[in-house]
Amino acid sequence: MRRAIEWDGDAIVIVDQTLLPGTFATQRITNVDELIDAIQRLAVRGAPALGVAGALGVALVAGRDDASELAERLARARPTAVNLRWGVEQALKELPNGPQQVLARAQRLAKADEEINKRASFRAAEYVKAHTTRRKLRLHTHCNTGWLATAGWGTALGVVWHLANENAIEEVLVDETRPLLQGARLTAFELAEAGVPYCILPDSAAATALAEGRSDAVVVGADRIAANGDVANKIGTYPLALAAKHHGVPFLVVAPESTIDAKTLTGKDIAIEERDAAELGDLVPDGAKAFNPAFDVTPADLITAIVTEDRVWEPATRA
Ligand SMILES: CSC[C@H]1O[C@H](OP(=O)(O)O)[C@H](O)[C@@H]1O
Repeated sequence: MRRAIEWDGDAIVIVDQTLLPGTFATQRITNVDELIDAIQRLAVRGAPALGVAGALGVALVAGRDDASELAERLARARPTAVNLRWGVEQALKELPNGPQQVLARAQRLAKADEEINKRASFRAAEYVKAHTTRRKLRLHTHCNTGWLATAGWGTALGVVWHLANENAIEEVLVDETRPLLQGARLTAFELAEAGVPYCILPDSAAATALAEGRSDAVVVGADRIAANGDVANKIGTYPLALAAKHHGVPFLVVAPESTIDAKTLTGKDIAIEERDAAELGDLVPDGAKAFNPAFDVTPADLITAIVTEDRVWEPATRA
């Protein structure tokens, strides 16, 4: 199985990402409580993959009288990524037409996601080439935005796949992405499998890498993009954008159009998920107070381009 999430007969099957890179294992999910648990444990994660999880989760319960209530609980499982609620709502539209139509809608959404990611990342790869000078590039990534975070291919990491296919990648700089290490565990896993050269760095070394000219461009994903171009993404994205701006390095956000939330006017309106102190590591004293937001907001004026399957949006220069 090479998809983070898919439907199999009467269940959702996910790759349990909490076990990677050491163990590659799948989990069959047959009810909403199991799905919510998997989402909140980040066994299944990544904005586009959460959209598919939301839609397939509705398919699990479509025949029940309490389907709408269960769908609402699912939509609330993680608040920041707009895609989760969007996926639930897309599937709910088919509820009056019966469970088979709900499932068909969810599967169309999953299939479309991979194609959307390929188009968006191709557009972003072309943009990177047009705004850098070296023939073989060093791309800087944060968190995980590959096939593990989507229903296929990937968003920001999809840029790496396109450029690697053109032999245009020298190296990928992989921020470890504390505290859950989606970079060191998942992005490194994907790059190693694909045979793409990479270098892992602590998030705290990212600004120095940019200062030393080690990165030709930064490419990241998004969990919610506000109407003004402010972007919520994995914690650590904002300081990376500040350093990229200071050192004149292009900073690209690659995401499907469904991640743009016109109803959220600015980044200040985006709910940021707070997570437990326990995630900060075993050395943290019991009962320690912690500030552990799962996401931060990068203001639009720090973003060179937001690239989707349909367009290039340069929020720092034009609406
Ligand atoms: C392809 S966008 C993935 C996006 O989701 C990640 O968050 P999480 O690992 O908590 O689901 C991160 O923000 C990525 O940029």
